[in-house]
Amino acid sequence: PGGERAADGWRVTWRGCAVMGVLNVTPDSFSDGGRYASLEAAVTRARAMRDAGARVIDVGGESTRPGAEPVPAEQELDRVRPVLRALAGEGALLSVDTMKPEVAREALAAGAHLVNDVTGLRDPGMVEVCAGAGAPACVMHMRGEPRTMQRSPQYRDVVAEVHAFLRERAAAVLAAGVPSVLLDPGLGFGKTAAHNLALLRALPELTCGPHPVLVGASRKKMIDLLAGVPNAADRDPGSLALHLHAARQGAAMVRVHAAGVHVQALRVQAALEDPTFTPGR
Ligand SMILES: Nc1nc2[nH]c(S[C@@H](C(=O)O)c3ccccc3)nc2c(=O)[nH]1
Repeated sequence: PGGERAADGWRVTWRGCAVMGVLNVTPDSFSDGGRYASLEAAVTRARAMRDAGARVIDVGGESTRPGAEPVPAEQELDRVRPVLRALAGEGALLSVDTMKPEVAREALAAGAHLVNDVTGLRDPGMVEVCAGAGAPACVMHMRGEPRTMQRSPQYRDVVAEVHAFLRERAAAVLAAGVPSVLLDPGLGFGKTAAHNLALLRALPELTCGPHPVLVGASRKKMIDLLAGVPNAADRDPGSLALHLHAARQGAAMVRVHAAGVHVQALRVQAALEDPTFTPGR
């Protein structure tokens, strides 16, 4: 953590861990469902997260929470494209959170800088789109599909299996011409809370590798299971605890709803961890 780190094409310079702000432009997203349905509200929200210090804004038009119903490509595109166009060139890096190659292609043309595909670029078409556009991709682990992934996830060794998947997918997409990748263990994507904890405790095994690691725990169900917080909108303190741990274990970026809270806490943590940091006065 800390100092300069090139991440393909765009240099993400950060002290410690960067923040990716979540912008769900979907009516059924689990913790901010429908609040940003209007374009103006979405753009206002994205600007607020950027001004709060978020490095990247992750724009998603299809909820991938457990049980979510699939959305047709055209409808997903109608949600994300106007927001990307409105935000292009406004300072924050933009990622598009989609599983569909056709949505990714149009989103990149509309101004997105990277693709966040929760399937780990499972569809070969997605690899072609990212390679063709020279766009970095986040390779995330998901077991199964959003609609059914939480039914009864089982692993022989969740850490070994998830890390092996991420290494293999990263090698494959890089070999296919994707300029670079972020790796993400995919907390909550076909994992029990115990699986999520094991993955968070084993983060150093992933962050010691050559690729930056993204972690997304924001407002997820595991926080309720760890601290008894039934309402997703109340889970930002628990999200922060998990993300500070991830940053301390070397995560390069965290995917969050409460951008300002995380930026402040991560800056303090980075200063604390950096013996060369000298406070202003
Ligand atoms: N790369 C990356 N992309 C992501 N997209 C989402 S969706 C999330 C939600 O906020 O709805 C969610 C909530 C609950 C379960 C699954 C997904 N989570 C991630 C993540 O952890 N990593």
